[in-house]
Amino acid sequence: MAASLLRSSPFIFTQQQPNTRAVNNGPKFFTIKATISSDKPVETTPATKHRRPADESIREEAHRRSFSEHNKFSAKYVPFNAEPACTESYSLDEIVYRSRSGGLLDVQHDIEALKEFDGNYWKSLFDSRVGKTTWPYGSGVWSKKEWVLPEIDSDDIVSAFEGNSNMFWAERFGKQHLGMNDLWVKHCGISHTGSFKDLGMTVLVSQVNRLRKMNRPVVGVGCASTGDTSAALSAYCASAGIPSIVFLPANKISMAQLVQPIANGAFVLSLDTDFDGCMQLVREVTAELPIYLANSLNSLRLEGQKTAAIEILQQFNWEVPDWVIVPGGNLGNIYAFYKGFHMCKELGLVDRIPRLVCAQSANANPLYLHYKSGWSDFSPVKAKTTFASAIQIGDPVSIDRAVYALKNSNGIVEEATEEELMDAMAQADATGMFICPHTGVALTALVKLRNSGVIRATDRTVVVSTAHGLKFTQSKIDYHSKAIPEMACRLANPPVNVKADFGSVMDVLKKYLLSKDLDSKQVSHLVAMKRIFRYLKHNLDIGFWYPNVDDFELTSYSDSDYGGCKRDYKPTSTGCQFFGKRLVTWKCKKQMSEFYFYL
Ligand SMILES: N[C@@H](CCOP(=O)(O)O)C(=O)O
Repeated sequence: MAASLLRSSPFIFTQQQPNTRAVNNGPKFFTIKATISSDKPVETTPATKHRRPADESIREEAHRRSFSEHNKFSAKYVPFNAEPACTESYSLDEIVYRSRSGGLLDVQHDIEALKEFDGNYWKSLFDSRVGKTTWPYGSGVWSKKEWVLPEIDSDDIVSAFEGNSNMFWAERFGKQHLGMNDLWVKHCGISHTGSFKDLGMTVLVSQVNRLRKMNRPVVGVGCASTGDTSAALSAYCASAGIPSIVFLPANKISMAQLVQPIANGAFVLSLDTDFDGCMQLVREVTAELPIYLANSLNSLRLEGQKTAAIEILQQFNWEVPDWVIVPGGNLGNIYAFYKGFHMCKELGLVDRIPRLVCAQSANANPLYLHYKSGWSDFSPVKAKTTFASAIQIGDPVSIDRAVYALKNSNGIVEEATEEELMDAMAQADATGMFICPHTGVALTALVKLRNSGVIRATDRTVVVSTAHGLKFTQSKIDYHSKAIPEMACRLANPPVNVKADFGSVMDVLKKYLLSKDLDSKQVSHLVAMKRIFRYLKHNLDIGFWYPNVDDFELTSYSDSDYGGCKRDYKPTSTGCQFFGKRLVTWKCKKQMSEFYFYL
């Protein structure tokens, strides 16, 4: 249908080859340029602005274009970190989460095919797609489609144009608290469902969409979650009309996170266990039922999440930061960052990768303990309650991936106590952020590494903020109302109850302003001056009344009466001024100096 519309359209579509290509025999990436054919009348209505036939959606347009795209890139599942001689592999269209030996899988791209294009080609291609609405490249994830899921038809993609997240310069936090001038926060929480999980979920749900179109046995998609994964899964599934089932630990996730899958129509199971218990159950269930597993045990997710690392490089104009700090729970994300950076190095976009830091809550710190033991035998822990609830995980499924990422990036693991992470969150919020507690964990790691001199004042450092602070308001309320047992909450900023009258409000405000680092004279002079103005404003009826007259003559009289005072013979000088016929000022003063003269 689209083709016949195209024939009847007044537009002629031409392919534009990018001039950045390194070789001539690679895939064709082109933009569609619309021109008006000369044998049709030129329309002047806004309809002529369409770059595609008016009744064609951007998805249909992408579908039509993909027929003419010759795609030579591919990817497959292989056992994670396998020996080079290993030949085990699976098509991405297979439903498989584990290798034959029960180990993790990884998505392996045909690097040789990607290498046919040089680093500059990829940089230009990725840069050219940022901030557009072209399906699906307007997404920060799908703008790197060739490196993510190269073989998926754009028509099968389920996307909310996720990614392209803000990375901002944390100027005040950096300068004031750390003496740093190059501190950045990559805010992955400014996203469709408020966390970085959207990056991986668009990939996983798109692949499920494809599998269902291929009539593969996938009735629904399921995950265990501490909140963010379930929110992302349910949103993307709802968008594609795919049933989602989420396994949540009862009373262990925030209200905002719980309401997300509920609102998106997921089948929500609230289970009387912790995340690790939910994870165990969902693995057993997905082995039995035609429910596709959406946790990051499924390596497809990491293909999307790795694009955040590529984006960081892109946002620094392809300069490599010194450090990237990532909070860690189930530990897929630290590997995703490693993989994104590593691919950029391998394909010639950059010449090195940053050092990675994984930050854990001290109440759920199996990776930290493993790191501290010199990577000796790993033991899961029983995760204790933490304000960083999204990373309250004791038996992370991606432990091997995380260790690999840290070892290969000269990485470090740090931990944060409850008090440290909550203070860091409050401190960051007080500099204008509104971060989640997990970002508080990452900032604590930064503070510790900065204090020990490992991270230097001038090191370019990126802290990854994983979720939006608005999902975690209860933790902030508890902190600022000093309602946390055994925590000083030293940066609490509770609201001040004050009587609703002017005097009471003024009193508390004066106290507040004087407590600030302002010059106290400045405050008291300002208050005195304001009081005078207020007096004048409220007493306009007191004083002299001067009617409006035409006579604007100013006349001044003065007189000196030498020794005029009968009692002390002091000279007295007087004077008065008239404005028109009205007296405006007068003066009468005994002169001390002349008094001495007459002695
Ligand atoms: N923090 C996660 C826990 C699950 O991790 P995943 O990497 O398997 O999705 C969440 O938000 O649920």
